[in-house]
Amino acid sequence: MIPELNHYEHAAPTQVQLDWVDLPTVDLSLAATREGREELARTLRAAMQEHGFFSVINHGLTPEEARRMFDIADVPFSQVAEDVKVQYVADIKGTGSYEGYKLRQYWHISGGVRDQIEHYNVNRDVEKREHPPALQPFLPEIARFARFNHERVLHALLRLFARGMGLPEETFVDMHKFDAVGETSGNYPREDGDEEKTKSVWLKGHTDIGTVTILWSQPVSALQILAKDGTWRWVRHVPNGLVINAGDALEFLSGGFYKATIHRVVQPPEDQRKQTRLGLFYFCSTDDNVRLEPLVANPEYEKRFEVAPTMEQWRKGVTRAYGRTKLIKQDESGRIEKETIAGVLVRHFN
Ligand SMILES: O=C(O)CCC(=O)C(=O)O
Ligand SMILES: [Fe+2]
Repeated sequence: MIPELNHYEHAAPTQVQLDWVDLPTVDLSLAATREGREELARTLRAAMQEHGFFSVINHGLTPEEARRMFDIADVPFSQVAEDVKVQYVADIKGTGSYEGYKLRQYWHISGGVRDQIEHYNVNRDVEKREHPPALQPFLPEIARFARFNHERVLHALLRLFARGMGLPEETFVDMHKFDAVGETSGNYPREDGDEEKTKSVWLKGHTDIGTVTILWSQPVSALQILAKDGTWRWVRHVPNGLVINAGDALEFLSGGFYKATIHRVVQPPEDQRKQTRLGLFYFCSTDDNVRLEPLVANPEYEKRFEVAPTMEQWRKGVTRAYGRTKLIKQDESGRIEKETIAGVLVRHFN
């Protein structure tokens, strides 16, 4: 018997006028035909060149189905006691993986301030680890949701990414097998909006580790992307939509054709600060054994490594280092900090 699920009520959308970015929209229902895919590949390619982000509508889940997934995403936070949570903490340093809880204050942001973000991460193979008892009844739904994200959204997008750069349609799909070993996983972060210590930047400017990030849009504004003109712009909520960006691994594989865009999370506007912010993500990586060697030569792309790391080396290296290492200031302003991970130059942006 599946127990009754508490409904997670998101905050109302903000009334504050922010410096929004209008992201191009990919209507995924058009991907059913060849002509549709050609058109979408062009849209996606232009969106990636202009913003590095785009939104997706008509992905195939109804608003009710998506809402239920947010309700399930809240279970690890609202239905699990603190003393139980610690039994399911991710061994981030030991394994280089986020699977399990990342509790608050694990990361250093800057100036001695630590993060207020709690995550619960579930591998797409939901049996890989034990889960808190409160979450166990929902594992079949979580597994179905993972497969949906993987095969219906990720694979559809990977075909467009490949087509957009003139590669055979299945090039990236073949590197992202649902049953292969890898850390593509669902991630449920939750943050509190009334925490003063975080001084407005909750998660500083970064690029994502993997190939594609699927963010299930929710109404609390906090996500910003670094625009080409160097300013931070707010990402709009897309009701029952997805917000998509490329990560480092797709940048490496595409030889910089698709850039991993820098983004960050800041304190929400005044009218949304009293409520929590619950996210729902599917972070995608290639299979662990894929070497992140560029598939096409691009002389204009500034290569960040001599020998390309494998997906496993890269994700474990970044995961272990993130928010835990001492960063070296790269420029006078202190805006950019750098470190080397798995032989790759990594920059952080304040
Ligand atoms: O919370 C968000 O909107 C974005 C979080 C993010 O960028 C990340 O977890 O990599
Ligand atoms: Fe991110």
